[in-house]
Amino acid sequence: MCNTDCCSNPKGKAGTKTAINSTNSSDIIPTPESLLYPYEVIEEIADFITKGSGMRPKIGIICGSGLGSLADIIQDPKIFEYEKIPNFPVSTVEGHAGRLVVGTLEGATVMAMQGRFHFYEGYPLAKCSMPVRVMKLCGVEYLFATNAAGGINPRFAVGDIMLMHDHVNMLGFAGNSPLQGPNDPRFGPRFPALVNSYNKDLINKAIEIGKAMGIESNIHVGVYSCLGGPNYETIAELKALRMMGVDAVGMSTVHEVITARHCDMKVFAFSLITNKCATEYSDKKDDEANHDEVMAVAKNRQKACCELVSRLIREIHMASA
Ligand SMILES: O=P(O)(O)O[C@H]1O[C@H](CO)[C@@H](O)[C@H]1O
Ligand code: HPA
Repeated sequence: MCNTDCCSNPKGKAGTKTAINSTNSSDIIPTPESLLYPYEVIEEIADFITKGSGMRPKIGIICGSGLGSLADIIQDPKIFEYEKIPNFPVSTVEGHAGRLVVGTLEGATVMAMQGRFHFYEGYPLAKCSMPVRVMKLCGVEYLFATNAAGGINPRFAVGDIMLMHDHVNMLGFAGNSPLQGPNDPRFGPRFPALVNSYNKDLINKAIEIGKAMGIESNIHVGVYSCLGGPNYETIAELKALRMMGVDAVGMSTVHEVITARHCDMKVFAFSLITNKCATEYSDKKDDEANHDEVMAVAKNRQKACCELVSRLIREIHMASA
């Protein structure tokens, strides 16, 4: 005798067409995060930030591991510790300070997350990328997402910057999405298209800026993939990713980009290559990625990353002035 709900549910017996085709709302199992963060809650958080800062920022920045200095260059900053923002999660990863910084950069109004949320911290994807929706309701039109990543493309060197022009969503392959659960059309459509997710004009402008900075040989355009982490990848996984056309691998960003595109933001994203991933077996200890190295490389390259971001923001601001 089976005691599961499917057999005891009087509305539709398992195995019948009625049960399979049913669209009763009681058949939908909302994910806990879609219940936690309905539109009204996101709106409350956004109100808290816009009223508290007196600003409606136009550009949102997510600082990658060790790249928190992107928020330190913001002028006249109003700082919101995550733990003081109602309904906000807390950062648990080293190199992610856990505060939201609102102010101006190159004349543009910006808000930066100094600390992002990762799936491996135990947060569902919708919670990891919930701040992107907060940004949207604060008035943000452009998302700048940055990350530290391992370079799989053999042409990449440690310290290089890869401008993301596409991604492979490995968590999506496994059936996980920040958009899972009931869709609220006030954010965006049920089935958003993701081709052209990474704004081509911004990529081209960033390439030009790289030239002007004299770092064109350190700038690449490529494909990022996000794995769940927190473990780094095996050689076999890295080989598989390379065969799929992935150039750099990390544990973030993709779900933020999906959420941003769902609510029609323009997206610019880059990976700072903090380590080279081995795609052949060897006994070298050097082949093992570690977070201290990731942080050290990010610290070393923060000046170049800050300059790239500042100059690009200046261009956006000038074009809209
Ligand atoms: O993607 P960000 O947050 O930059 O951090 C990257 O660095 C950490 C691993 O060293 C992981 O969290 C990975 O995703
Ligand atoms: N793999 C996954 N995430 C990372 C890496 C890596 O090699 N480097 C920085 N973040």
